[in-house]
Amino acid sequence: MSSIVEVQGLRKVYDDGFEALKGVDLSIHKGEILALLGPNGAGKTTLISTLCGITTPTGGSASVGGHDIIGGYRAARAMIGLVPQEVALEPFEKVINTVRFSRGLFGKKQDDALVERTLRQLSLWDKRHNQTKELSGGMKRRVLIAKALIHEPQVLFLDEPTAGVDVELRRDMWQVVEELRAQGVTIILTTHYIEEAEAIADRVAVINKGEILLVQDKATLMQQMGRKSLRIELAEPITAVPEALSEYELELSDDGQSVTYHYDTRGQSGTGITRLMQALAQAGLHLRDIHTRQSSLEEIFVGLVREGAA
Ligand SMILES: Nc1ncnc2c1ncn2[C@@H]1O[C@H](COP(=O)(O)OP(=O)(O)OP(=O)(O)O)[C@@H](O)[C@H]1O
Repeated sequence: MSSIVEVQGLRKVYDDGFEALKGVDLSIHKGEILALLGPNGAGKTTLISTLCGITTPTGGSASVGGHDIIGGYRAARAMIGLVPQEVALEPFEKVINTVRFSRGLFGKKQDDALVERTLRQLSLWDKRHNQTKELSGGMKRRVLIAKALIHEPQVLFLDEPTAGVDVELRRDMWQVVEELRAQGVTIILTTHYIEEAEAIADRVAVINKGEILLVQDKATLMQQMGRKSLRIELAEPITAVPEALSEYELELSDDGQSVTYHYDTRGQSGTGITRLMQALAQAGLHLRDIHTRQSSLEEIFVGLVREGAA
């Protein structure tokens, strides 16, 4: 798969000495939706700002479409659309003019047909003569997307596109992102909503404290989510798991009162629970209670972030 954004050893130390990026390596595939997931302050905005030329890196390198973000800044920037986290629009400007203006900034010839297509796609056509201050928060975010797309970038960065928006609007946004992907736009989306990454990303990158902790296909992550655990409380404590149960790789609790069995709900050969229950009875163990738990992307994420902090 060909990559469109390449990041190698990217570092950013702010003037006050704070190291916001600690050598980030990342390869973004052409045409994918990559969710950059991380807690507050992880470095998501710093990474995006650096790639977009707003922040100067302290070390390492990055390129967009083969253009170095410093040496080939103009060419790299022309390939990028950026939808910033903060809504900053000229309040008295009409929607259509603010979008046209953004295209002009890139020195591109005006293209009314493209402006119309973009506004229609984002359900803004009816509002084109409204001043931006008259729009709802969700509509303003759509205008930001239109502005970011109007110079026909191949890579779109969306920084927290659905922060603070209601559930319905969030789903609308996901739909828009899906349509853009269908047109071949590569999309990088920062979010701390795990469900957002689950819903629309092809791959998920987890960043914490300026470091990328994991980059993985969502499908693989979802498989990990298919893992469940069954905790079995025993009527009588044991000191060791009987040899006859070794194939189940049970974890014995410190107090000997329970054992935990891990299984995969999507496994080909079933969960193994029925056999385990029979084996427990044959081993003479009596059960007091059972509990099941699902590991979620959220837990994987929290676990990773915690490990990173250790
Ligand atoms: N100009 C700056 N000077 C010093 N430190 C900064 C500056 N900008 C950001 N930081 C710090 O760098 C770290 C990363 O910030 P960044 O905005 O990239 O995080 P983020 O992952 O986007 O978080 P959020 O989701 O809260 O926006 C934070 O600890 C932040 O306080």
